[in-house]
Amino acid sequence: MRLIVREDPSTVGDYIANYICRRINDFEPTAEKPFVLGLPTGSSPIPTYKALIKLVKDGKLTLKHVVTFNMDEYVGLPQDHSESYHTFMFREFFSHVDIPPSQVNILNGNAKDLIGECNAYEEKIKSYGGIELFLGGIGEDGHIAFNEPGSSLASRTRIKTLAYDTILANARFFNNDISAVPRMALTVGVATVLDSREVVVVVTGQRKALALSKAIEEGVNHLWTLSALQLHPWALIVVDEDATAELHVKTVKYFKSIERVQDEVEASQRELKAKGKISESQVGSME
Ligand SMILES: O=P(O)(O)OC[C@H]1O[C@](O)(CO)[C@@H](O)[C@@H]1O
Repeated sequence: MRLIVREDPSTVGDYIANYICRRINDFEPTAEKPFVLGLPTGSSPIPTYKALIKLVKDGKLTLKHVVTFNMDEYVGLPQDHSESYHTFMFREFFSHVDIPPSQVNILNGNAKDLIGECNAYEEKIKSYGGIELFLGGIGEDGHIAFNEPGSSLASRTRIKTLAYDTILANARFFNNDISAVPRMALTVGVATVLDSREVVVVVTGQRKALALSKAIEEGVNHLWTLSALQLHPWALIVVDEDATAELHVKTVKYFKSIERVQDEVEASQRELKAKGKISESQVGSME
């Protein structure tokens, strides 16, 4: 696992957007071989979406051959409700980039057969050969997607009852009216996320600091489902300074030193590549 620390949410967003941009461009997606990207909602990924939109507008990135799968959706909230994750994703991202809407996948929380909807979602992900990169967000209780405390770390896409903490946290999107927050959601499972070839998680703000420390400084634990990332071979968590508030100083120093060393290695790899001694795929191929 790598932990990258940036100053604030905006520089975190820039870092992740550039990272995703590089991954997609290196992948060279085509209609036959699209790049499959998992995406979250919430306020944390908004700076990343803004930076990705700019990269597309500046001609540095195209999403024409990208297929997306969102992490979750509320159950029973009309799709055109201002706080549905369908509305959020088109408002904050999809409407501003060149992805064909037919390549966007979001769980239908109003499906007649919710279990069938979840199973079909897993099958669709499989039909694309799995997810290349899953970008995730977390809740204050350390949940990834809507995998609330106590979720099985082997879970797949399913119906989930939201924890009271999450209902309280999300009430801010429903005029602080707790009774308006849906009680259930459809969500990809922890195992669905872990199956992706790469996972990138955005964690910003002091209110996520405890969850971050539980997830990376303690053992794998179903009460802090983000901690399952410790089992993933290619995981990256990008955080701002505020989110590090509960980490040990030596943890932060350690990960910062890893980044420094990696930068040095990458710089020398780029030099070797410029001299034709190694290929592009060998540049930056380090955990
Ligand atoms: O980034 P925010 O606004 O704290 O929201 C995070 C929330 O969004 C989600 O990503 C919802 O999918 C959850 O993981 C979490 O509840």
